[in-house]
Amino acid sequence: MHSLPMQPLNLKVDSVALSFGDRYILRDVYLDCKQGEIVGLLGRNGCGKSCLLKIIFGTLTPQYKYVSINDQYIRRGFIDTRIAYLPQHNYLPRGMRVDQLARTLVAEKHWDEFAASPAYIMHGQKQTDKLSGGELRQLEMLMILYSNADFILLDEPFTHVSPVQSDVFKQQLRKAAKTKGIIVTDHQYYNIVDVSDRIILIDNGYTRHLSDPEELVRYGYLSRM
Ligand SMILES: Nc1ncnc2c1ncn2[C@@H]1O[C@H](COP(=O)(O)OP(=O)(O)OP(=O)(O)O)[C@@H](O)[C@H]1O
Repeated sequence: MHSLPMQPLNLKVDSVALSFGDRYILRDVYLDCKQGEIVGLLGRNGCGKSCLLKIIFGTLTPQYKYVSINDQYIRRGFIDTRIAYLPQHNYLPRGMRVDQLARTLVAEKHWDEFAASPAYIMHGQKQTDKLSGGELRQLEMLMILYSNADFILLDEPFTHVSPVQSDVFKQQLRKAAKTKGIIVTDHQYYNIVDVSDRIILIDNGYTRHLSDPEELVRYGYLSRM
């Protein structure tokens, strides 16, 4: 991948408020992510992690949000493919060949690197419904990482993935973060703590910007480290 520009782009997400009916999910959420860093997002089941990623991407409209890149307001992140998003559940259509899908998702400038990845070499000629959950997840994540977007949102990329494969994932994430900003969430908190430069916890609708992973215990996300 290419090198980071002199002035890294900065994605800012501010004042997010989301409720469904009279139930508040997110009350006052603030986070930012610069090109070149990985921000880990943690929180209990149902605290609003997936909703927040969809709001940043632009497919979920909350009561209020302010999303910008270098202080330029972004109404919907998916427009102009500035932001790419790996949803929690598999997104590649069934019954199509991996290489055909990859040609539409992977940026031309990243193609050679993507095509050299062991997962693509092994499975590129196969149909998506002939792959295991973990094989599919890895290819889905690589296609998002090697897209044109400057910012990447990943919702549970480690699900279905074995420990050794997760280590490969983390190397791929770090490599992609040389040119992109990445926000990643997963319940495998140890992988998130390991791969991230910073951790943000969603707690009762608010974002807690942690200075030390030990604070996950203080906020009751973990019973112990
Ligand atoms: N369209 C919707 N209508 C009503 N409630 C919703 C809707 N979408 C999500 N919710 C609720 O909002 C809350 C936050 O959902 P979200 O999927 O963001 O949680 P999460 O933190 O990603 O959870 P998990 O870790 O279990 O995946 C949940 O309680 C969910 O039931």
